[in-house]
Amino acid sequence: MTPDLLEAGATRMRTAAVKAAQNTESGGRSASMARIATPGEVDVTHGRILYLEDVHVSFDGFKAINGLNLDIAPGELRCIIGPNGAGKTTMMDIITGKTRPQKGSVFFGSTIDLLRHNEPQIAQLGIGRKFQKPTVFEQLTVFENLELALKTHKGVKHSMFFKLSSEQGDRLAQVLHTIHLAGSVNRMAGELSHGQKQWLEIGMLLMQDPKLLLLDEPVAGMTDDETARTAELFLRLKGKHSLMVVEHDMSFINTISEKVTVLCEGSVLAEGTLAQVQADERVIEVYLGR
Ligand SMILES: Nc1ncnc2c1ncn2[C@@H]1O[C@H](COP(=O)(O)OP(=O)(O)OP(=O)(O)O)[C@@H](O)[C@H]1O
Repeated sequence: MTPDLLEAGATRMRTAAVKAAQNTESGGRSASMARIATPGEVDVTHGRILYLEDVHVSFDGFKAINGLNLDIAPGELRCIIGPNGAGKTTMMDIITGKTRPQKGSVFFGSTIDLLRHNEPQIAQLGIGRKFQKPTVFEQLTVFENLELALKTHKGVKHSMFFKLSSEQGDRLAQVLHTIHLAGSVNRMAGELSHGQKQWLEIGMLLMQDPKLLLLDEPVAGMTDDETARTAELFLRLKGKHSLMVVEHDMSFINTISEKVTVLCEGSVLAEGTLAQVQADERVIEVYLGR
């Protein structure tokens, strides 16, 4: 193939990736990272960015979430642990509007009732979700992936002629530095390691400046070095953003956590520091002792 044809092919792939990102409807992984607009202020005067009260979800009579109460403070980094089937994913599905509870309250700040919003609206309100598997656009560069995260909510025509403002350019540079990819800005995402792809996807969320980030098993499959750098990243993000991290890797949790919530059978079994919950007899019995 001639260089001209190669270039034409690459351009077509990039255009297709832009369109794919724009066409992704609610429920898709890319949708959850792509739909955060500039949100209005979230009222955190009561000291909570997220508040779940007496939430119930049943699937064909099976109680996956059973009287769940949980709240997260602004800027907090909360770790969620629990055995398989405890309801961790279902809880994130409820917060992001993917699953509707049969009963209960779910508030973002004190005034935004999340049960009255759908998935894209919740993303636009400032809640970003990162699923376990990285879902970056492999045929695009690191830079293009981050740029795409800014423009996917605009029309196709707009995005073809999209130009970063200087403020957006500064944000992109800052995010590149935060996610340890400043030296890889022109590399194709497909060439990155698994850990770097995870950081890039987190960067795509950060481009939209979410207030609350939900992260599902972010260090699964990472090397020890990548895991350590991810811990540093999360510790840097907390305060500016609120983070909810579902993870099974206890040594990672030990590095990043202040408060840990243990879910079991759809409700909170214990809450406290990792040392406190690890010493709790009920936790040892249902989870850590297994
Ligand atoms: N759509 C569904 N239909 C029927 N049952 C479901 C559905 N989604 C989840 N469940 C069940 O609800 C329970 C909670 O599942 P969930 O995936 O939330 O647990 P989890 O804590 O995320 O588990 P894991 O650590 O294995 O990912 C499980 O028993 C699961 O089989």
